[in-house]
Amino acid sequence: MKKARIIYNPTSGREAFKRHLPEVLAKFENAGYETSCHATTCEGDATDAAKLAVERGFDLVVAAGGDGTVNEVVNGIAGFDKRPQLGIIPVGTTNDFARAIALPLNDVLAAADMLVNGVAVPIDIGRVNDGYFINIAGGGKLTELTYEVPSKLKTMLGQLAYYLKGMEMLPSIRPTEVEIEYDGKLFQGEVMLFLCSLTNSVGGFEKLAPDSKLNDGLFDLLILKKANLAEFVRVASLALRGEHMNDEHVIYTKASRVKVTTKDKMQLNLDGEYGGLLPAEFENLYRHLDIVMSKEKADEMSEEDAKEQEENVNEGPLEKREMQEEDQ
Ligand SMILES: Nc1ncnc2c1ncn2[C@@H]1O[C@H](COP(=O)(O)OP(=O)(O)OP(=O)(O)O)[C@@H](O)[C@H]1O
Repeated sequence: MKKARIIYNPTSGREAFKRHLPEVLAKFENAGYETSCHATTCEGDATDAAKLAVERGFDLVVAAGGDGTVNEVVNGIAGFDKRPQLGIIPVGTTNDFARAIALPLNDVLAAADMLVNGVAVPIDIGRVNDGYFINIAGGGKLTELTYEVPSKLKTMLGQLAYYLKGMEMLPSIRPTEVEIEYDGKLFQGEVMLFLCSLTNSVGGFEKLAPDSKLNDGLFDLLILKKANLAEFVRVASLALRGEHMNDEHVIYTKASRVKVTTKDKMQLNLDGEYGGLLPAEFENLYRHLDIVMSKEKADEMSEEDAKEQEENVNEGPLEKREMQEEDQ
């Protein structure tokens, strides 16, 4: 019999998961899983619980929570050679990664149904220093807002809590001098922020890294160069519409390895949580984790793959992009 371990954060989002736990367990049992669960008690607990689940031979580990909980569970699983499948029940505030794979948001029972009827698809994750991320890694003052918003405020206000904090931080955002090496190229200069994205869903924006693919072995690297407040607000409003890529303040490209160093202190953000200080080296781990998603989403991804392979019979996506850049 297959075994599933549900690791849930009782404090995530609007704290709705617990109420549905008996029905979720019943759905997994009915689908043929011997199922047990673990409620996290503090930061880092989901990582320990996920490691234990791998050691005990669970076939499926389900992270029920927000992006922070998903990140912790990924960190528990990713280092093993034989990894269980990962399922997600998104009940956080932003649920960036869940959006990227089109999971039902804040609907616990719909997400559980999807998991028991879904298929596992291998996707890329990122490794940085001694940790992992599944959605985004970044640095720059503005990226700090994702973990500066207190959990209670998120429970009360949801996504609005981030917008309020963002507006409060805006005037204090300063550029930082960095060196960013990416696949043999070098950027040196002052930046407002940089992002290494694995999906097109970043901080609730769906058009920030629109070319991002879940399984191409490449990060979408976005660098926002030094800008004053007015320029910054202008680029942010372009980004809402996905029209920021050609702005003079923006570098948007693909890379499988990115190394960032800085003389000043710069914090690292991994999937919305504090991830230590720079320097950091990001490596894309090609199709490293099997994630359960709906059959429709899995089919959509294989159709995209087939289309891309057809388009790139002679050249990889990266070379093609470089040629397009040279043409411009
Ligand atoms: N019992 C607990 N009490 C307090 N904090 C916890 C507990 N269990 C886990 N945590 C911490 O809460 C952090 C945030 O949780 P999570 O990301 O699941 O929800 P969220 O912050 O509401 O959603 P989002 O990340 O989508 O904004 C986790 O990274 C984890 O370290």
